[in-house]
Amino acid sequence: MGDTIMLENVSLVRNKKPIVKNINWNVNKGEHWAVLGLNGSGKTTLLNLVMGYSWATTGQVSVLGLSLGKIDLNELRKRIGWVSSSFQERMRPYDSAEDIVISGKHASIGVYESITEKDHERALHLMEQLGCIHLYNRTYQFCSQGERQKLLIARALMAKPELLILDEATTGLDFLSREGLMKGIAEIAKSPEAPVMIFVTHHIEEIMPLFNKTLLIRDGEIFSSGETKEIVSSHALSEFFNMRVNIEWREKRPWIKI
Ligand SMILES: Nc1ncnc2c1ncn2[C@@H]1O[C@H](COP(=O)(O)OP(=O)(O)OP(=O)(O)O)[C@@H](O)[C@H]1O
Repeated sequence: MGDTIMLENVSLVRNKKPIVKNINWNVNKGEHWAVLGLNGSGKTTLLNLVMGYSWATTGQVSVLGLSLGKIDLNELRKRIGWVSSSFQERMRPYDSAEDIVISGKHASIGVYESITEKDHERALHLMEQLGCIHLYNRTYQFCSQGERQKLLIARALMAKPELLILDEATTGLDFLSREGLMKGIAEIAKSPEAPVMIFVTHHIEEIMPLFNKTLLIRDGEIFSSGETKEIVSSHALSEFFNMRVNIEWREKRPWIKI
């Protein structure tokens, strides 16, 4: 039984077509998951089920010990941080980087509530961990995509979530920005108050050592899930992609060759 996420025989049907089928997935404290699948495989649908934005047609969903369908979703969502590259446009261009981060405390756009010295300290600490402290006086509109992504992650962490969902967080980043972002995420994972992380990606090489668990999803079904080292192998991924691929582990990260 997963104490952070528990999906039990979950299916979601739209227009008589199953979008995800028979999903059984347990996520526990102390784990960080990479979720890997091709376009249209059901990754976003899976996250929407976890956040309560979509309802399972059949099966049971529990998140952070709460059974969805019986609880106030707003209360649950306060305990979850969600970052998607599509959030970048939701922020106000004239806000400072620091205000963008601080606004995460109340999940607001802009800072309205009174902010304490502790909040400032926390925002700066998070920016430091994510390697973007140098931005603190900069206006959001003058931050690059990679920098904005770091700010949004710091923003999501401001409210001390127990679960952090990073949905294709590296989309649109060049390889250096992407590496910088991944380094920041690894830094966050080291902290004693790190939330459980779910990292959704299309890219094998983004499965950093911190992601000790991996879930492969294909055509709405879990193809396999478990210890990353076992799930991410040449043999398993060749079967997963229906194509012969070779996985090479370098610096504890998998690299794919076709
Ligand atoms: N509300 C809906 N009604 C009908 N079909 C849907 C609905 N939501 C998603 N789908 C379909 O379900 C499949 C899975 O979609 P989903 O967005 O979960 O995939 P994904 O793995 O996140 O894809 P991507 O990597 O491209 O973002 C797709 O074929 C999509 O078109």
